[in-house]
Amino acid sequence: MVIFRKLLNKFPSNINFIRNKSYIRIVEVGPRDGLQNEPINIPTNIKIELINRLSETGLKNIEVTSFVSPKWVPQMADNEEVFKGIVKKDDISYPVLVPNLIGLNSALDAGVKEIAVFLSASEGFSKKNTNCSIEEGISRVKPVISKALENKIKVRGYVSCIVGCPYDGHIKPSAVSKVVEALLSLGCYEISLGDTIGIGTKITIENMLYDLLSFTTPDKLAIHCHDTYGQGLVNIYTAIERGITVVDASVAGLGGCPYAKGATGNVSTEDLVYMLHGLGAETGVNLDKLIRTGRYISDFLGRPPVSKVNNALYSRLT
Ligand SMILES: CC(C)(COP(=O)([O-])OP(=O)([O-])OC[C@H]1O[C@@H](n2cnc3c(N)ncnc32)[C@H](O)[C@@H]1OP(=O)([O-])[O-])[C@@H](O)C(=O)NCCC(=O)NCCSC(=O)C[C@@](C)(O)CC(=O)[O-]
Repeated sequence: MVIFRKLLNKFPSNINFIRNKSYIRIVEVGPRDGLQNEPINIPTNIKIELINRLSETGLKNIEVTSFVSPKWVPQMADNEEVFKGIVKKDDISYPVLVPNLIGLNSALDAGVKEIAVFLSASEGFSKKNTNCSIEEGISRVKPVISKALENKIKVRGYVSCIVGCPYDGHIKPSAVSKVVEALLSLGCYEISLGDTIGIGTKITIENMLYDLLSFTTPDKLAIHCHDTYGQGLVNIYTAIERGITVVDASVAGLGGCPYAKGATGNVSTEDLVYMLHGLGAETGVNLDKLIRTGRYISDFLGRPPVSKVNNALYSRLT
């Protein structure tokens, strides 16, 4: 508690920023992070319909699929069909996840305009998720980022396991900083900080951000919280207090990572939008349309949305 107060004192809050009707940009990751772990094969037309519906909600960034090895993540094997099949709006970015040059070349052929590369702050997860060490991962994404930038493709970076890893346990802020610094220096325009197993708390997120914000600025960062321990919204709020204005979320709380056993989905986009609007922030998102979209995919999956807001408000819409 004492450490917490000390940290808060030296680390001023940015919460007035939200109250002044500021814009928080939401990156919807449901079609990729959300669906990649589903055990049943989801037909391509359902994925396309989900993305098309998300495009009508006011979201400006929708991560649609990943160009990873289908041997590793079979659910994303229809990446090209999904990307080519969706109705693209000019004012929406539709990034895809790319692990290596094979993935980048396929993404370029499909006409992708933005990619996301991904690394981990923990050795254990790096090995399980991408079959390489952190250093090897940095070397692997280096030519991917430079080739993408040469082709005028925007590159976002992810760092997984920002506070804890299912294999290595607690992760030091300095380990996160090292990978964030590497990705920024290679040319990523923004780094999404992934609490992959949702284990973070206000204090561990504060500590990690304190380290990061000693060498970078909040406009280079986004927060990506899985909600496994029910701490997602608190952790997002903490990041916003520290000036971060980009938040990842997953409609209906879909998801989990195939290489992080026990990890559940991201904070649901519906819960996030409800919190942000309640704080007076602007997101540009129509909550009713989002709730209906969350229902659409949940009905297909045959289970209720993992979203308190969706479950509370849906019956009032029908
Ligand atoms: C990185 C690799 C490829 C290394 O996997 P590897 O087995 O070491 O790679 P490889 O180069 O030996 O390739 C193996 C086979 O896959 C093929 N291959 C290789 N690459 C591709 C590609 N891009 N597209 C299509 N095929 C590909 C390649 O051609 C070869 O085929 P074969 O010769 O055996 O027939 C693999 O580990 C992989 O794909 N990992 C991705 C795992 C993944 O997608 N995890 C989930 C996303 S990360 C996440 O969810 C976290 C995040 C981002 O949301 C943030 C957070 O919450 O923390």
